[in-house]
Amino acid sequence: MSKPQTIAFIGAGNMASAIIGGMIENGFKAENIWVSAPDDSHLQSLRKRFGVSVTTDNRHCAQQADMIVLAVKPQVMRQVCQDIAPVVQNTRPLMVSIAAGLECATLDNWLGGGLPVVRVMPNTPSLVGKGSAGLYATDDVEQAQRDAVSAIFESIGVAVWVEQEDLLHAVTALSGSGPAYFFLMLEALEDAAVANGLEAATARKLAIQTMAGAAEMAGRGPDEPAQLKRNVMSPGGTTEQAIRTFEDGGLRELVTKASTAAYSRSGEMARELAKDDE
Ligand SMILES: NC(=O)C1=CN([C@@H]2O[C@H](COP(=O)(O)OP(=O)(O)OC[C@H]3O[C@@H](n4cnc5c(N)ncnc54)[C@H](OP(=O)(O)O)[C@@H]3O)[C@@H](O)[C@H]2O)C=CC1
Ligand SMILES: O=C(O)[C@@H]1CCC=N1
Repeated sequence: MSKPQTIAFIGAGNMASAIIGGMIENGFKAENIWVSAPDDSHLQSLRKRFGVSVTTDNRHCAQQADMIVLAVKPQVMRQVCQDIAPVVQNTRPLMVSIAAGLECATLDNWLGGGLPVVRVMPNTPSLVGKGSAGLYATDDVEQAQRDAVSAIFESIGVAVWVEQEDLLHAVTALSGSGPAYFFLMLEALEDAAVANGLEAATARKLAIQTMAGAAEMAGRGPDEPAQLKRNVMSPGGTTEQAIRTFEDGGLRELVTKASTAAYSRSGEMARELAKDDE
């Protein structure tokens, strides 16, 4: 299975739309994609936008596929898995979960046991082909199945396998939640620029391009971020004042605290969901 024949998405929200949109933009065929969710109006808008097949019946959706992407909130995952378990125990597809903090063992148990499971922590920039995903596979997953999942997530950004499931908590705190951190930074920079007299539209345009340009430079290397930062800081100049203000205000500690809060919440969710399984 280097490329699955048919992929079923259960859940049609932000992440499913982002992944499907990215896949289609990158050459995956809409006719090979099925999507299910309770609200038919959400499904119809996905069908119109991407040309995928849709159904409100999760079992019907699951029946179609040799790879099933579970893209519902962790809190409804148990009910969804138990609903499709009779189907997947028969068809034995590769199960791919993108739910935050839900461990493979818990998921497999809800699905009736013995299925190959891949856990992915993607992020919303997948919609524009700039996603970052961390992936973990259980021992039952064959190399060809890993390759098939890599192909999807590499078509919409970068995909990195981790060899210990626990590391997905760290991935969640970095790239899963990360886009929101940068959107917050954009909002703050834009507000500050407006306070300094720029028009909002101008401030947004410059802030976005500054963020994108800085990311591009950091990605290309070879200079470390610290050196790139020093290159902007002319002695006695403006940047020095701003960076000193960030450092004195405890920005690094705050970033560590915020990331640790996301990391801890991911672990806590895993424990809550596993407990729910007892
Ligand atoms: N948002 C993000 O940045 C990220 C999210 N994730 C994970 O992705 C998963 C989905 O999150 P997100 O897309 O943001 O959530 P959304 O709320 O946007 O989407 C959830 C989807 O699940 C559907 N749904 C609800 N109940 C059922 C059901 N019983 N059967 C089938 N579908 C159902 C909803 O249906 P309807 O459309 O009818 O309301 C909706 O389409 C979560 O597990 C989250 O942890 C992972 C990484 C990043
Ligand atoms: O906030 C959340 O729980 C999900 C997981 C990572 C991004 N959004």
